[in-house]
Amino acid sequence: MPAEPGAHSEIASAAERVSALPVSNEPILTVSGVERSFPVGGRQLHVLKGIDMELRPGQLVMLRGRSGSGKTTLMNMIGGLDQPNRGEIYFLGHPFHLWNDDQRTDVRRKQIGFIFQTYALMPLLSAWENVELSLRMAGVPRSQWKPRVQHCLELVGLGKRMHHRPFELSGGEQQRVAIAKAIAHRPTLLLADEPTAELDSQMGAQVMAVFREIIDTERVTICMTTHDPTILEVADHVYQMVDGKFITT
Ligand SMILES: Nc1ncnc2c1ncn2[C@@H]1O[C@H](COP(=O)(O)OP(=O)(O)OP(=O)(O)O)[C@@H](O)[C@H]1O
Repeated sequence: MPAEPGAHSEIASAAERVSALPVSNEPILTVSGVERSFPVGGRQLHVLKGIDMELRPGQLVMLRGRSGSGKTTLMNMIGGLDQPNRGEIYFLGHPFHLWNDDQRTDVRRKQIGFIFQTYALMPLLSAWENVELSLRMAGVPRSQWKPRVQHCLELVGLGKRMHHRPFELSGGEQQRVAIAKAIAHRPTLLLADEPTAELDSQMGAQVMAVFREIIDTERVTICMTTHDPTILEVADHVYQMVDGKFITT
């Protein structure tokens, strides 16, 4: 069926994004045999003890586990912020376990978005300016900022709060600004560490609804950590971590 007039730019931008993705349902991330230990008090603390996992396009995957089980350590590896002592991590075919900081940072800036428990917004900047900042950091041409910022803030339901600063927004609204900021540069993968931990259950549910929406419309894959059993229900896949390993439940 021919595309409707006016739909062209939407299609073109989707096509651009898809060209960076594998055409099939092949994993965008593969983690094999990953181990990580840290020197503590003259001894090695073994935090990750042989992790195997994968993320496929369009999935919402959750890591669940007690405090200290190693979830954040693993997220740092997936996001290219840290490297394993042993094992392999391939993100979109890039060997993160072999690459140096600069190589990983380059891929991370373009292809990965991060969301944190405490929102990590710039307090003196408005919602609009916070999202714009992320486009500037990712090197997106200035001419694309306005439509993209507007689109992302509308997508997370903040079309009427675009010029509010963080202190003028509720916790749930701040987290939605953080989501708009994290997806603005069209990453392939969104990593979220306890994104609902500071929110009441209603606001947490809103954030999860936004996650589902952006998976469909922005074709992103989301990997998040959570302690909240009610939120696990919306996951496509849950990895349960106990003491640095995944267990099957
Ligand atoms: N850089 C480091 N140096 C030493 N120990 C570390 C380092 N990073 C993490 N650890 C230790 O590794 C263990 C796992 O930490 P991690 O933050 O990955 O757990 P978590 O499952 O994310 O916990 P939480 O749910 O509380 O965030 C902890 O015992 C922590 O103290």
